[in-house]
Amino acid sequence: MFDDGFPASKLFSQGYSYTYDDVIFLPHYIDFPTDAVSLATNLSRNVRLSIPCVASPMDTVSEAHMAAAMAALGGIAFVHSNCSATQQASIIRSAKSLRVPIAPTVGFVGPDAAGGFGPADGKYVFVTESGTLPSRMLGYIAKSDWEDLQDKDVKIFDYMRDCKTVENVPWNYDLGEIEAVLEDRKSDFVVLERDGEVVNVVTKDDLERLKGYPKLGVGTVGSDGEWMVGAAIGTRDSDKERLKHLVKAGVNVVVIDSSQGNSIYQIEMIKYIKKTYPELDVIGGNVVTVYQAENLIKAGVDGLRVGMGSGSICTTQEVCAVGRGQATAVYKVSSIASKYGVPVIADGGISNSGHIVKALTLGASTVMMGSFLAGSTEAPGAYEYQNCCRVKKYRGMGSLEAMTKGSDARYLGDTAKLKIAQGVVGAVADKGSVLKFIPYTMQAVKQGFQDLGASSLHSAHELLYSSTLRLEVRTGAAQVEGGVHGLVSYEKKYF
Ligand SMILES: NC(=O)C1=CN([C@@H]2O[C@H](COP(=O)(O)OP(=O)(O)OC[C@H]3O[C@@H](n4cnc5c(N)ncnc54)[C@H](O)[C@@H]3O)[C@@H](O)[C@H]2O)C=CC1
Ligand SMILES: O=c1[nH]c(=O)c2[nH+]cn([C@@H]3O[C@H](COP(=O)(O)O)[C@@H](O)[C@H]3O)c2[nH]1
Ligand SMILES: [K+]
Repeated sequence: MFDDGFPASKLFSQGYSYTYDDVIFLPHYIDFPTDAVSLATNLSRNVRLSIPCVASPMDTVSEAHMAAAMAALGGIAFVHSNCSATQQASIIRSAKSLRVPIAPTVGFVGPDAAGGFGPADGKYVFVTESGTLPSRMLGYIAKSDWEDLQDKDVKIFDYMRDCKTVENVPWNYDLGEIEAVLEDRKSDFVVLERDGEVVNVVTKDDLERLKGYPKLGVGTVGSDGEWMVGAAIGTRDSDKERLKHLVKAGVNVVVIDSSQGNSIYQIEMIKYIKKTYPELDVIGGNVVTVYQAENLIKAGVDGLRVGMGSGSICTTQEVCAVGRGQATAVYKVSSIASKYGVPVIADGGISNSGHIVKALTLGASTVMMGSFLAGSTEAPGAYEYQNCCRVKKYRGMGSLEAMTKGSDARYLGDTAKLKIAQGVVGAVADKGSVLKFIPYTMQAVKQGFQDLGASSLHSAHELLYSSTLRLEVRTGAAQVEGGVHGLVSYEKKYF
């Protein structure tokens, strides 16, 4: 057989740091249809997913709605730790209570709120004790109540409708049951309740929208029958106390969130967690080298998170001069981790389905995404307008703004006085619901796998390690050629 292309072992040992766009796979042989491709995988030794998608532990990405939606899709999210331990635990509980993973399209206010409807409030505003969810419900107003109101300064509490007339149903009703209730009671919305608190409000319009999305596959459900939810923790002593709250809230897996995971602090934390909570999977990181990975594997991690400076909001490589091109990092770490049966998460730098195919084929078991998910309906925060473009805020957890909010104890070593940012604050375009664009993205990934002749992640990894998979580095001109070029105008529409 003629030698054509390079095996990964040869391509990644030439002294260059490559990223996804630098490399291209040579197609192989197709003997199965796209629908025969399975993307089921392991997040960590004991957590199984039906799709290889993971949401980053960032405060503009992963809170309750993202966690419920990702689990409903068969992936998982890690709830960020840029808040108090009790708040983080409460986000985990909320996520587990969102059996129907719809982000509410109505507004919520506290009993002291004046005024009526904001741009994001939809058709109703609900008054709850805390002004948010989950909380005890006090009443609600419809948009027409507000429009008919003479004195617009009056408190909502003083003219709201009584909640006794509201349709409450148990939190674990499924879509069919909710639809039946709406039909039966001729109601425009139902309130889902758990332990006396409202956990979500689903309107008829929400239900119709959800029915238009691709059908959900196998969700990520734990042994308690609830969504699996991950969470981030740090390596300070206080994180041991934080973890206690998270475990009580039912967290299913934790990631130790650090840019440079190969430290005495992390190794001690891994050992502590494995000893204290032997049933809990622990993901270590971040790492980009074989040496770093081996140290964390020896300490007992159940998964590794790979990527340093590759994230869209990251400035670590500029500020600290350390890191690695993400394709090289994923290949190198996966090569060693696979020998120990430790799954790898390729973290950061994913901006299209091709990057996902590349990360998985180079040895990763899942991809972790920040910017890819940040502009979605399920991401925390409200939409804003920038130059007529609907956007949501997206920021690095090492940006000055995020550090000032919560994580600055980590940045100011206990005695240090100077704060250095390793990330930026920005915005990403509205992408709609993850419940819609993730299934389409997975279909594109399956097509990539089919072209490679890989019917599963396992078979992709076999092609990789047997050197059957061949790849090449793309020159600058080849990268231009691989993109859209030479057109006066065009619109990029994927589905
Ligand atoms: N993936 C990436 O490339 C990067 C990610 N980030 C994100 O930013 C956030 C913060 O990351 P890091 O700055 O790496 O957080 P970190 O908590 O690992 O480190 C912050 C500082 O605290 C020190 N430290 C940690 N535990 C300690 C202990 N027990 N005693 C004394 N000192 C201790 C560390 O050595 C470091 O100097 C994370 O969310 C991370 O994911 C930040 C930079 C790069
Ligand atoms: O250098 C950094 N400074 C930061 O402030 C920061 N915040 C997050 N991260 C990392 O970026 C990943 C998300 O990257 P993407 O937006 O490319 O998916 C995340 O999953 C993190 O690994 C940071 N890196
Ligand atoms: K970067």
